[in-house]
Amino acid sequence: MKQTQLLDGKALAQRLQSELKEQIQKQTLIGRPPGLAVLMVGDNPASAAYVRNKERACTNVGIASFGQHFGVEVTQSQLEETIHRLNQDERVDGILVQLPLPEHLDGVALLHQIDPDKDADGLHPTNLGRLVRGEQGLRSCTPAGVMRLLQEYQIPLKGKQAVVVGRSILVGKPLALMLLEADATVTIAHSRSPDLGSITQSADILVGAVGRPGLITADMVKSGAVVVDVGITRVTDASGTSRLVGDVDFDAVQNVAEYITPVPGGIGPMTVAMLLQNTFTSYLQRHQ
Ligand SMILES: Nc1nc(=O)c2c([nH]1)NC[C@@H]1CN(c3ccc(C(=O)N[C@@H](CCC(=O)O)C(=O)O)cc3)C=[N+]21
Repeated sequence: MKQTQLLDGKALAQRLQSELKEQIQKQTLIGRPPGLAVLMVGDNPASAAYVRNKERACTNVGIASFGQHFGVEVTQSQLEETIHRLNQDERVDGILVQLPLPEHLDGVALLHQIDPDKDADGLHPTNLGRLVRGEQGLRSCTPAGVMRLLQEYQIPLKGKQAVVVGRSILVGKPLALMLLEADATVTIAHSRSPDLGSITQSADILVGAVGRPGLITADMVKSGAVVVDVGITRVTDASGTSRLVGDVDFDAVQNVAEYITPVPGGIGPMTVAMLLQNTFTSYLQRHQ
C-alpha cells in the first residue's frame, strides 16, 4: 500500500507565525503593535486552554492581547458594552468571542455588535455575506486554515469533488463556500444525510467537521482521497488520560487516503495562525 502523506498543519502554522512575526516587526510606521481582544465567559477548561494558546501565539508574533475573562454571571449588556468599547479602542484590531457561551447569553447578538472590520473570527453577518458574494473580507479562521493547508501542499481543487461533512456556521458552511470559490464541486452532508458513506465515497477532498470521534471510517473514503479532519474532541480513556481525537478514524483511513491531517497537529494550529493573520490584515487595513 502506498504511504499516505501527512498534511502537517503544525509545521505550516509555525512557519506562518514566524513570517508574520517578521512582517509585524517591519511595521514601524503605525507606531503600535496589532492588538487582539479575546473575550471568554465562564470556566470551560477546553475554552480556557484554547484562549491561552491564542494569547501565547499573540505574544510570540508581537500582537498585543486585550483579552478579558468574565465569570458566568456576566450579563448580555455588560458584554455588549465591552464590545462597543473595544470597537472604539484604537489599539484593538481584532475582537473574538470564544464559543460556546453559557446558555443565558446570546452569542449571535454579540457577534452582530462587533465592528465587521475588527471581526477576527470572520463570523459577523457582513463578513459571511462578503464570503457568499466572493468579495474580499475577513474569513473564518478554521475554514481559512483548511484552504491554506491544501494550498501549501498544492492539492488541486478545480473540478474536484469535495464533500464537507458538517454544516456549522463556524466551519462547514463557510468552508463549503471557500471550496466552491476554488472551483470544486461541493456537497455538504450532515447528521441527517442518509447513507453518508455513499456520499463521502465520491469525495476527492473529504472534510470531517462534525465533532463526533470516529465518524469517518475507512470504508467511507475513496482510495487516494485527501482527508481533512476538523473535528476536535477531548476524550478520556479508562485509565483517566485525556487526549484529542478527530472525526476521522486515522489509523484505518491512513491506509486509504493519499493525504490526511493529523489530530492534534492538523487544522487546530492552522486556526490559530489564521486568527493572527486576520488580526494583522485588519491592522493594516485600518491604517490605509
Ligand atoms: N469564536 C471562536 N472561534 C474559534 O475559532 C473557536 C471557538 N470560538 N471555540 C472553540 C473552537 C475550537 N478552536 C480551536 C483552536 C485551536 C486548536 C488547537 O490549537 N489545537 C491543537 C492542540 C491543542 C491542545 O493540545 O489542546 C491541535 O489540534 O494540534 C483547537 C481548537 C477554535 N475555536
